[in-house]
Amino acid sequence: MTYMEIPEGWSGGADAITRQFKFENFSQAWGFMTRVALLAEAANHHPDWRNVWNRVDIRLTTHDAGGLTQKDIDLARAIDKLT
Ligand SMILES: C[C@H](O)[C@H](O)[C@H]1CNC2=NC(N)=NC(=O)C2=N1
Repeated sequence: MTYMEIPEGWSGGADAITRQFKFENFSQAWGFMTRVALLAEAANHHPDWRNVWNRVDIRLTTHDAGGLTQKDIDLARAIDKLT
């Protein structure tokens, strides 16, 4: 496993990285999820995620590789640019 720098604000390690996002309300959270979904489709790399009202918990891992890859790091950075 080559060393991959975990982006600021994300937690985790070789298996996956996670981050919690909080918004004003559900509508804001849902708008964020819509934009993440478009990024994910464009990258063909999709999050494991959960939404409860104004909170979105995102876990990134590469299922095909059984762990963390650069695709996860790249998607995390792209997601952070949305906030
Ligand atoms: C065939 C395979 O499902 C696709 O190549 C993509 C879809 N989105 C994906 N998303 C994630 N997180 N990991 C994958 O391995 C993955 N594979």
